[in-house]
Amino acid sequence: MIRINDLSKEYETKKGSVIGVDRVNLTINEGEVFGIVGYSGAGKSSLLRCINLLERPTSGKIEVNGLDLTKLRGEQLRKARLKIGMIFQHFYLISQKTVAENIAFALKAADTPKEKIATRVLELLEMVGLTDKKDVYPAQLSGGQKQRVGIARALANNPSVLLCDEATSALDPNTTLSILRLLKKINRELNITIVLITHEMNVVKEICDRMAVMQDGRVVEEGMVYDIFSNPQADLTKEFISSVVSFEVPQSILDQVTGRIVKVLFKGNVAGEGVISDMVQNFDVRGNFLHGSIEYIQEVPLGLFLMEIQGQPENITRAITYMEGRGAQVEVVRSGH
Ligand SMILES: Nc1ncnc2c1ncn2[C@@H]1O[C@H](COP(=O)(O)OP(=O)(O)OP(=O)(O)O)[C@@H](O)[C@H]1O
Repeated sequence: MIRINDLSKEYETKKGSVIGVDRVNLTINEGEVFGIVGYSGAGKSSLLRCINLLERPTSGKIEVNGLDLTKLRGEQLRKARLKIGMIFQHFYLISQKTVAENIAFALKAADTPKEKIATRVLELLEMVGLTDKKDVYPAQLSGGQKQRVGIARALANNPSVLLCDEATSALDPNTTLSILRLLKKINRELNITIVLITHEMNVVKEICDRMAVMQDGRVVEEGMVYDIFSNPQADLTKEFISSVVSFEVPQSILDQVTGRIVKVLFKGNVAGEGVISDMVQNFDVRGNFLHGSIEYIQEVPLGLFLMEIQGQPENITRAITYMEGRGAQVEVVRSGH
């Protein structure tokens, strides 16, 4: 478990002090995948780097598995850090060393007995699917393969936590997906807690259990990914969500619509289209879809529909009540004219 208590990080610059992280409190549970999102400059990297003390916080506390890292120095801190792996957007592999040597480097740094290094390197290569690239140099690898080496190196010393700093931002969408699946597999099979920072909501949607949204060094919203996607509170969160789930309908279309416009949300396994067609049949109203999508957030469906309902006002009201009774969340966007 990671406990971040009232953590602040200020940078001293020639122009005065700059706040990177501003009094953040977060608890990240053991075995979960936690995403931190925010625009550039929001403080994500600063916060992530404070978790393994790559940056020393100006104030506050970081506890990893019950150990207050801010109290540690020297050898004790070095040892504690070995249990926190990290991967980076630009991989940071040593170009003069082969794939196997890059991974062995992390094992040597942890004083692993020489005779154990070769076996462990092979184990790690197998885990990340790169057994055949053992003796190749980083320059001969694709971006996705380089990140796999980065992951193997980060896992070398059996960490309990893996920090991912924009780990897929330099990769194309297919490679991103394969790396995210690998991270999820590692999380499940090795029970490693993963904290990742990203500006892409698709990354969060794909693998995170919980998330936090940062702005100006602060956490503005935090919760289960599914809850946040289905009911974002902060304006910034709504903006981020709209990159995945959007209700933008051209004004020209809205101008032609005269009925009541409603946003209908179905969570989980409620079959949205079925409820809507039952409603149309039962209440003498007509439904006209303006927008609709079903997103899968960690395999749980979230159905979102924007629709116009036409009919007698009392029938429309009864129809909406009916949909709510069947588990939908309905919001009237425009009452109609
Ligand atoms: N070493 C540093 N010296 C001075 N200011 C810094 C330093 N590192 C970060 N900052 C400042 O701290 C604030 C937060 O930056 P940070 O890099 O943590 O944000 P971020 O959300 O990770 O953004 P990005 O995605 O662009 O890295 C910014 O105002 C930034 O300019």
